[in-house]
Amino acid sequence: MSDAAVLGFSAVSLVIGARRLFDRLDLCLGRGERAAIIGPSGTGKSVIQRLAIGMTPPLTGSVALFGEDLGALPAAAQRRLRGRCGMVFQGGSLIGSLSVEDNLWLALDAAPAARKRLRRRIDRALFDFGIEHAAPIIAGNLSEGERRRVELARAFVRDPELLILDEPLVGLRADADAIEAVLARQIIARGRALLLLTQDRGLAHRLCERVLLLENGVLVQQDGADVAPFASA
Ligand SMILES: Nc1ncnc2c1ncn2[C@@H]1O[C@H](COP(=O)(O)OP(=O)(O)OP(=O)(O)O)[C@@H](O)[C@H]1O
Repeated sequence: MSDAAVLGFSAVSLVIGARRLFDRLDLCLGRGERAAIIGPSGTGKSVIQRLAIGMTPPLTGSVALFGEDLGALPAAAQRRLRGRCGMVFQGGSLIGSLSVEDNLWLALDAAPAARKRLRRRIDRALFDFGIEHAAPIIAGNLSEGERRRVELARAFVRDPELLILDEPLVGLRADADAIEAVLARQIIARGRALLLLTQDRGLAHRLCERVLLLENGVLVQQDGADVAPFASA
């Protein structure tokens, strides 16, 4: 992996149950680069997100985040590197019993003395995704679309260098175009790196410079003009 890479998979293999999900997978994402991994349901896109942040270790091969081999790091150091990433998980990961604001405070992991200074970041992130009114709402009571906006706001609240977004627009329906525009502003215009995991080829081509198809456990570079739906989807 080059020194400037924010994320690198090197010959990553993984077996889940009886199935070999990946076989010697290589992936390198440089600082400020945007790549999408597309593929039909069940091909392993969400598992790639978990590998990228050390939540699932590879069977063989290695994953480096910000140049550091995750497999060689203790849990606390892995957490510190994860803190430099903004993430949206497909199934959602807000704590339903906490308010929206408290969910964002958790993501900031701020010392009490820093709270006054960081308060603006929370307001700003919620504002960017058009959800500023939701700060006091208990996350478990949000609508599906509101929850997705809050998850996106949380992904950006730490000013991340790398975004790893799994189906970020699912659940947004009519608001998807507006939120996509916010993502473009927050990621492309700000020069942040992005790993996008999605079945949505159109979104992948609009947001990313590189689109890779995950097929039979390997990544295949896609032609930029190809926006046809998956034959098997
Ligand atoms: N913890 C697990 N235990 C058993 N099987 C798992 C586990 N995690 C993932 N899988 C399996 O690995 C495969 C890939 O799952 P994954 O969620 O990564 O697919 P995906 O490409 O993200 O699909 P989708 O587009 O539908 O979200 C699936 O067959 C899934 O059932």
